[in-house]
Amino acid sequence: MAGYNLEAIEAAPLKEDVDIVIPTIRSLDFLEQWRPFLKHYHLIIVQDGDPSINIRVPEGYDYELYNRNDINRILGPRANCISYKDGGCRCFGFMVSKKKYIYTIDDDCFVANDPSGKEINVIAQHIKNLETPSTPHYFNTLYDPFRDGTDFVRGYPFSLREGVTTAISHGLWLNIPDYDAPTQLVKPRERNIRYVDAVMTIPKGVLYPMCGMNLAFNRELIGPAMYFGLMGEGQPISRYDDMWAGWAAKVVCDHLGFGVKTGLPYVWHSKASNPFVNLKKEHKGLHWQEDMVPFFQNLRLSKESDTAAKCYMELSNMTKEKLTEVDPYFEKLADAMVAWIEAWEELNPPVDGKDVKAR
Ligand SMILES: O=c1ccn([C@@H]2O[C@H](COP(=O)(O)OP(=O)(O)O[C@H]3OC[C@H](O)[C@H](O)[C@H]3O)[C@@H](O)[C@H]2O)c(=O)[nH]1
Ligand SMILES: [Mn+2]
Repeated sequence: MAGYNLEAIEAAPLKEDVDIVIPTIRSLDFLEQWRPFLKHYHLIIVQDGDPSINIRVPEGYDYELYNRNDINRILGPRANCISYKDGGCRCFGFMVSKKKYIYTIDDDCFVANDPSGKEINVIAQHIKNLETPSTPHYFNTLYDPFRDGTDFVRGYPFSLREGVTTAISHGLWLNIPDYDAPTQLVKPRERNIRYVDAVMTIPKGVLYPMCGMNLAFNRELIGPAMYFGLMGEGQPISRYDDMWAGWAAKVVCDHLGFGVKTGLPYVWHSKASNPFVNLKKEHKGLHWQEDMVPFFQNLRLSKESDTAAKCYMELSNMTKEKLTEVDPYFEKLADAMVAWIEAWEELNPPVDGKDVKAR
């Protein structure tokens, strides 16, 4: 089996094919530490909050920066689909990018070290995750069979060993774990010190809680489904931006025949947000997730939905039909999902009429 060895990877793989999207309402000083790994990449900074505040971008980075005025100018009335005062605003960066791959990272995440003490090149690992197949149809007990030094185990059907194209690579975090507010409140000092040297495919038909902190994806395959919802100021819910995107994108990946991986690489998550503030922001989500998850688990997309955009439009109808009984908010969210796709297609017209179809 063709393996790969991270050592052999250049310091900035596919630098012309990757945009780094950073939502920020704080500061970009964290980029100083990332310079060895990110200096060759183009940054798309989505500045949340007061647009009159000037955010300093460290010297030497190639970037574009969008604040709320820019979002309103570019999207017009559809700008209302982009969250305000929530990290979910980052998805605007996904929309304006023209690259094949997106890597998105929070501004309180730093370079982590592996157990040998070596600094982790998150982009190199995410690119390898995205450029090697996923195995959603049958679980490989030695995890990612495409890594050096491992393979498919005995009993793994050869008919399934080709795998499927990978659309999403979900990285993890050392130090401050991505816990919800209740868990943060009861375990304020818990730190994630466990480095698990594994990359796994999330099986077809299984959902997962996607965290936007250290996340990469193939924009051409799944971009339209990576809408981080309508959260933050003026909305009844916040901090479920990445969860909504993760559930929606997983059902779309399953339907279109793409794979989702989780595990390596790790970042070092440095800031614990205030659990009391978080509880206020996410408390409706704690209730609604008991309805949202079964909604995504039970839905079936039609075969006519053969692109991520078509799947997402169908998902919008299903959201309006099935979740509005949970709360009227979901009708607003369903409309925002339509606005998102319309804006996406306006900014990203399919190349020669083709859109990426199901595999
Ligand atoms: O109003 C806001 C709040 C935050 N941001 C930016 O979003 C990034 C995450 O913010 P933060 O580090 O404060 O949140 P965490 O609790 O650590 O993150 C988790 O929950 C929220 C997100 O879904 C996040 O991805 C999760 O990991 C950071 O870059 C802030 O500057 C914002 O733009 N607007
Ligand atoms: Mn954080």
